[in-house]
Amino acid sequence: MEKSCKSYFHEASYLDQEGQLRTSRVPVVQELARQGLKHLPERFLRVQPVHDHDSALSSHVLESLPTINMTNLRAKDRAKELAKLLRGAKTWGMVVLEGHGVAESVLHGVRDVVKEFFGLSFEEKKESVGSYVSVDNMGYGRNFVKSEDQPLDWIDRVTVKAAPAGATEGLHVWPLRPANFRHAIEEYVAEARNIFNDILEALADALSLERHVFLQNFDPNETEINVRVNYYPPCPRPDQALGLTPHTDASALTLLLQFKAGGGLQVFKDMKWVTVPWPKEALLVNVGDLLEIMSNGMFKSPWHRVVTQMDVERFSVALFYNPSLRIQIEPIGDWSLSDDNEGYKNVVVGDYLRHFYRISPTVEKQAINFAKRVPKTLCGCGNGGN
Ligand SMILES: O=C(O)CCC(=O)C(=O)O
Ligand SMILES: [Fe+2]
Repeated sequence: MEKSCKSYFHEASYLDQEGQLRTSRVPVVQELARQGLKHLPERFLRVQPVHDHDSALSSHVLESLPTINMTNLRAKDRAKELAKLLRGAKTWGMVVLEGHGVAESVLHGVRDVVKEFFGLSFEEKKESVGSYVSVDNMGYGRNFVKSEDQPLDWIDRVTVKAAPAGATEGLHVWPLRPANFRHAIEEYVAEARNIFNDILEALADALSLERHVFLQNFDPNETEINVRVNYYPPCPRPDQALGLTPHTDASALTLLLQFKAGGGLQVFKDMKWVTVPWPKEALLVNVGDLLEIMSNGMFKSPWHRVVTQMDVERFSVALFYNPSLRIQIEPIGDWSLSDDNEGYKNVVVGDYLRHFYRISPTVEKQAINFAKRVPKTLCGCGNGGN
């Protein structure tokens, strides 16, 4: 039976089409799930049934998702690992990461503080996390809300800036409860930074380019690491709602941790939604738009989404690795261009991110067009544009 309970809302701020600041009251999904709903509130309903195009990894997917062993990738003799990494970045935009070396105690710490945080009441959570007072998808609960009539995601989340050091100084935005939340996340972020750097270096090596060609954009004192903790409560109608709407990540690289194996993340591959095969102890790394741009389209930022499950709650932690906002990224040379890849131009990271957040969510991979060169045929000047 559905219990009748108090309603809880997040206040989500956004700029509307005319650039006016608006606030939408977004129901708190965790509280809806606690009430034992049988029917979803209208604002969560998708026009298309969610499972229409779903499929498990099966015959139509021609290539399997590569698994990288980080220990081997860090070893001297790593040609085999580099080849897999390259294939993953080019064809899937992601790889499974085993042998990553992050201590179980560190991962355990992350899982503990996240579960403890979401175990608090809504009021306690609100009190625990301050606000960035801006329209940038940070803080507790907001989630690419841009209008009153878009379908809402079945998710609650906390997003925090973990780097550069001092980025949130004076702002009370790290959850205060549990008391070790920040410490546990920062321990993990320190390990993740090494993984990100090693992968960026390996990707350059895999292309036989100078090893710092990507890494040079990531000054350790200025690099941004944003932490997004995603909580997907059990959903009474997984066929009618999505946990996370299809998107690419704006980042250069994203590192994903899920707390339990089993369903949830899907990637659009070979014209189908495919459930990502993600073994228990593994992490997942995916290419973001900024790295697609840096690689001049050689690496692909995957179009991905999260589906909900009926009696299963799911947690994930996404770490987004970005160069400093003031950096101008320069795509690597023209040699990677082909008929279906007209290439990318130089962009300032902050300009791209502002554009991404302004237009997201979109119904297809679109934000990255901002950084595309004008195709020669459209330019009208005969020599391409930059
Ligand atoms: O929950 C997941 O596995 C994916 C989360 C994700 O795509 C994101 O936070 O951008
Ligand atoms: Fe994502």
